[in-house]
Amino acid sequence: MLEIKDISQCYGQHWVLKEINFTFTEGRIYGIIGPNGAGKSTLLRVLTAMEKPRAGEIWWEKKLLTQPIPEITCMWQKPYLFQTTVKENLLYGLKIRKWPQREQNERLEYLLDKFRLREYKHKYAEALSGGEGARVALARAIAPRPRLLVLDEPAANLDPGHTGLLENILKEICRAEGMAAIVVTHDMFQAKRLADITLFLSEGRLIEAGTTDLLFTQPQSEKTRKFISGEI
Ligand SMILES: Nc1ncnc2c1ncn2[C@@H]1O[C@H](COP(=O)(O)OP(=O)(O)OP(=O)(O)O)[C@@H](O)[C@H]1O
Repeated sequence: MLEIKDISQCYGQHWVLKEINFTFTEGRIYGIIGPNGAGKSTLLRVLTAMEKPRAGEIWWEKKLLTQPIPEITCMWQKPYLFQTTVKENLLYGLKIRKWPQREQNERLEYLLDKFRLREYKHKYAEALSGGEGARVALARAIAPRPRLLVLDEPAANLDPGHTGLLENILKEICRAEGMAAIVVTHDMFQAKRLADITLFLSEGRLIEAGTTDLLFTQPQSEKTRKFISGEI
């Protein structure tokens, strides 16, 4: 579905991504782990075409990806919400994609229930707590049924209960709607709970990628082993 070929990125003299190759396929959840500054967020910006890489190519279903596309939606580390109500935030992506009114309403009702947001429906985004805002941002990203959802530390503002809610919804929607998800996380337990495949990035390189169980139990690289055991 999404293929990244020999991607490198450089800021000034600093190479933050180095010759990364990987193919993401439909319906799967991918976890990206790695130390601070490894290049995880940069990789997300590049693979969604928010940022042009210095070298390499991104392919989306046999087409070169040069700008963001509606099939891919994102939730960034500091989620941005429109300064309007929760309802309007959730409907925004459906309106610009010209969904029929009845389907917009059905999707809105589904999301309000799923994300336990019904009581906030008419509340303004600026009046929400960090965790409520994160739920709205995630619901808004999922609303238009993207083919691929990209999440940078989605649980950073969530308590354990809402983190579990988010993980369950993600798994359920990936299964039910065939959506793929790429999740950057610092929480190794979350990577284990969520991801089918985990990628380990360090100093801009993709050190290792594999099924989550195997990567955590039998890492191929010493760097991965040290990182997941908390030694670096
Ligand atoms: N716009 C930018 N201009 C210059 N340097 C940048 C820019 N964005 C990121 N960097 C640098 O690129 C490197 C990788 O940053 P990035 O945010 O991708 O890492 P990360 O793995 O997501 O880190 P963290 O886990 O701390 O969020 C860092 O050294 C960072 O300082």
